[in-house]
Amino acid sequence: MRIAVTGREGQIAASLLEAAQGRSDMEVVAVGRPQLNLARPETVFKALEASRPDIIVSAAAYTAVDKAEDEPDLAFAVNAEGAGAVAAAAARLGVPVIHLSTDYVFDGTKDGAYDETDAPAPLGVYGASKLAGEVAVAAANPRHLILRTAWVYSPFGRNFVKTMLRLAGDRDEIAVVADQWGTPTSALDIADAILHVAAVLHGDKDFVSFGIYHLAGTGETTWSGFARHILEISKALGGPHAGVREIATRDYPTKARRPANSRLSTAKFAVAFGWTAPKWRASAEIVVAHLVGNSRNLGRRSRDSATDRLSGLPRSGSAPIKDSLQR
Ligand SMILES: NC(=O)C1=CN([C@@H]2O[C@H](COP(=O)(O)OP(=O)(O)OC[C@H]3O[C@@H](n4cnc5c(N)ncnc54)[C@H](OP(=O)(O)O)[C@@H]3O)[C@@H](O)[C@H]2O)C=CC1
Ligand SMILES: Cc1cn([C@H]2C[C@H](O)[C@@H](COP(=O)(O)OP(=O)(O)O[C@H]3O[C@@H](C)C(=O)[C@@H](O)[C@H]3O)O2)c(=O)[nH]c1=O
Repeated sequence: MRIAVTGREGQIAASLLEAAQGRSDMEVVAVGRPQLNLARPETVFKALEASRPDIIVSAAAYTAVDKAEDEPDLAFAVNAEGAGAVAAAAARLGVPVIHLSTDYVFDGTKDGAYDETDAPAPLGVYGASKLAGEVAVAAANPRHLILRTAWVYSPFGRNFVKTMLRLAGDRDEIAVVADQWGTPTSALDIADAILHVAAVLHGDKDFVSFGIYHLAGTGETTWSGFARHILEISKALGGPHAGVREIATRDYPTKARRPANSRLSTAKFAVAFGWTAPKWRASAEIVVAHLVGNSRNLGRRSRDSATDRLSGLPRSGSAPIKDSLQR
């Protein structure tokens, strides 16, 4: 089976490429700029057709949450029209599309984890553009899975884990908001889940359970709880360390508002596909262990191949740190 994923250097695309390494039953082809530019929908079909996919994973997106407030037209062009063009291309090629969306479609006012029946009400441009993308994808291709995920981190691209490790190299204490709750999710786990789902779709031509699903790490925390865990693991491994000072959202002003609660219930996904993510703490250990071993690369995008960057890295399944380092 051949899977085409949009976005070449993105966290999920890079993690999918890595996850498919060594699998004889799956080939992942990453399709990125300049051939595929979501801001120019006319590029999309040709770029995807060339990879002759059995399934398309729509992972490329405009993900700069604060910057989106200043560039709403571009954010909507990429995340709504661009996403719709990817789903339409999949429909034209006769294949299903697996589209990634976000917890930021919710406003955070729910008392509890969000499930797929909860009404979205985004607080910012990024969330609104991703919600518009969900609508465009569903309209363009009935054979769609929209996977809403959250707080994604990995050895690749830019993410909160890398930011915390970089800041810990410069200061003794990092102030981090303690009143926003969510579910950190490793892109390595998302890649495993996507390959699992792709196999289900490919093996069952009569699959009918298309629609929206929540897919996130198991458990919950705040951004400050996440930061503390990252830095404790790093310290235990001899990497950068700093204290974490809990602050309120009002003490960390940002251009875009973020939900105070964007915890995602993953029960629907677990029942439909028989797959549950590892606990977020265990998955974070794997990624931090890898990054601390490569701390010279923190904060910039490495151009190495995904395989090189992950060689020796234990896969999801939550090996304890000591075991991780011994492998
Ligand atoms: N990161 C997170 O915390 C979360 C992400 N998501 C969703 O998951 C998906 C993947 O996220 P993630 O892997 O973290 O994203 P990244 O920010 O790591 O990567 C985004 C990718 O999109 C590409 N891209 C951006 N604009 C365009 C464009 N106009 N045309 C073509 N490609 C473009 C980028 O390409 P280039 O390298 O050329 O810039 C990059 O490869 C996205 O849909 C995102 O909304 C959902 C929840 C949380
Ligand atoms: C860097 C930093 C952030 N924060 C706060 C700001 C914010 O409320 C929270 C997270 O900050 P970031 O800007 O790194 O993360 P953010 O860009 O909000 O992350 C989001 O990205 C998009 C793509 C998604 O889809 C979401 O699921 C989510 O992962 O932590 C601190 O309190 N202290 C700090 O030093």
